[in-house]
Amino acid sequence: MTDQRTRPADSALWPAPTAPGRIEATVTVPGSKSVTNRALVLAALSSEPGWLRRPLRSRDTLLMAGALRAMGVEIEETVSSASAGTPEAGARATGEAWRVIPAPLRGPATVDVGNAGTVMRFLPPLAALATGPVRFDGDPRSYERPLHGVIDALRALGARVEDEGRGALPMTVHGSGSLAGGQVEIDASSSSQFVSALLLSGPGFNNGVEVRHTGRTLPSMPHIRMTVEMLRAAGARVDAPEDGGSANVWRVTPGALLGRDLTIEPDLSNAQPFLAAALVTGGSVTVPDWPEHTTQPGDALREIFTAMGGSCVLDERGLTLTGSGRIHGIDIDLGEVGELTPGIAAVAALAEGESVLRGVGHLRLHETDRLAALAKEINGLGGDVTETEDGLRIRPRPLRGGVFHTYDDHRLATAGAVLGLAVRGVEVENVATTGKTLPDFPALWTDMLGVPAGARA
Ligand SMILES: O=C(O)C1=C[C@@H](OP(=O)(O)O)[C@@H](O)[C@H](O)C1
Ligand SMILES: C=C(OP(=O)(O)O)C(=O)O
Repeated sequence: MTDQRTRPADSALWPAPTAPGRIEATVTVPGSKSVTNRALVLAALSSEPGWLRRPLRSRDTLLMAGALRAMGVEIEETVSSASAGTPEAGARATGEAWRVIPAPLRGPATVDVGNAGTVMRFLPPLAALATGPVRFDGDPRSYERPLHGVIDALRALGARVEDEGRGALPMTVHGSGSLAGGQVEIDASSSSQFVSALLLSGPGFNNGVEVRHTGRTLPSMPHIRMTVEMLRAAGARVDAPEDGGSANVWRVTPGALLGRDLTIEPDLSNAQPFLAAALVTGGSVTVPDWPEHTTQPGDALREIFTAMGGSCVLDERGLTLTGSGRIHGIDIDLGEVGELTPGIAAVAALAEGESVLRGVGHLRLHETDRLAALAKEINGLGGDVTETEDGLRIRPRPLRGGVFHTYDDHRLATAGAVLGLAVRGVEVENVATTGKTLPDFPALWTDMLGVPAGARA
């Protein structure tokens, strides 16, 4: 099932602009997808209304909001008078705020997850607390993305889930208004979101939840830390391994959550293509409101892009990345920050030396098979990229123009735009797919480049 109103349908070719020279720009990046969607879930579980200020308004977050509304939660959207009615109103409205008014969760309801990992994984545990059936469906790709960790865990914790033996979408959670909860073992090596999903609804389970990860590897640890920090900020008691507990075990105590007034940080992973533009052109890009402390994996870009030849300053203006005109190859394990891989691969393809990106085998089950897609598309422009068991080996070659296919993957589209800065004639297919997390991408990109409105693609 796909809601055509939220599904980007445009598969036209977008001529990626080449950089006119060194890029000097300040780019205000919209709110974090991961923070916005966690904040929505926690606000829905709270015992009192709360506010999200500067939320991300994108396909993934609108799907989350729509799903919560379908289960009875009220979400009022307000835009401050300073930005309402201006061309900037919408995704770029700095005055936007959502008021979330929790209510007893109820079915029957239908949830369109699109291709949002956060929606397909974070909401089934919440649905187990609703009264009535909640049906989950989404884009064809969502059927292929791992969900077994959530489904099996919910059953072990006392929920009834009907999935016709698939261990995947589509499926129905038959909520009975409460869930026993307790201890559960899962293998979250294919997605950290299994752990986050169970922890986020844990305060609402009768016995809370204790999650033990039994797999060999666990990707995206910063995202699990984000879950723990946001739960605690909402008043939950959480024991996590980094506080001296057992490795790979998290415990959430049952209890009421507070309504918060939360300003959402900019999405640091979505800042990546803009910072990459500074690196690739030897210019300088500032992203305002870069948090001093954050659990977002995108914060690692400071270190990664420094190792690749840039330099970073974090001050009252935000984060400024300045390129040196040289791009170094890198050998790095990206397991903690997997969602940065497509953007790093694009920069690596333009570097002076070889790169090896490791620890990201689970990206084969992201929006698309990102390892296969990156290898195929960069090679399609004349590159030399090979897939390894858990990543990519990238040997820079002189690249030529051509179509960069994106496979409904927002981060493939932004990676194509980064390549286009340095390679004439790159055409990004379906750039509208960036709407998953950054609907304004083409406008932000051309603004950054200083391309006059009339000359835009
Ligand atoms: O919890 C989150 O908000 C996310 C966790 C990560 O998922 P995986 O652990 O499945 O890679 C990340 O890639 C995704 O973009 C967002
Ligand atoms: C993997 C990603 O998304 P999702 O939340 O759908 O897993 C991503 O944004 O890179």
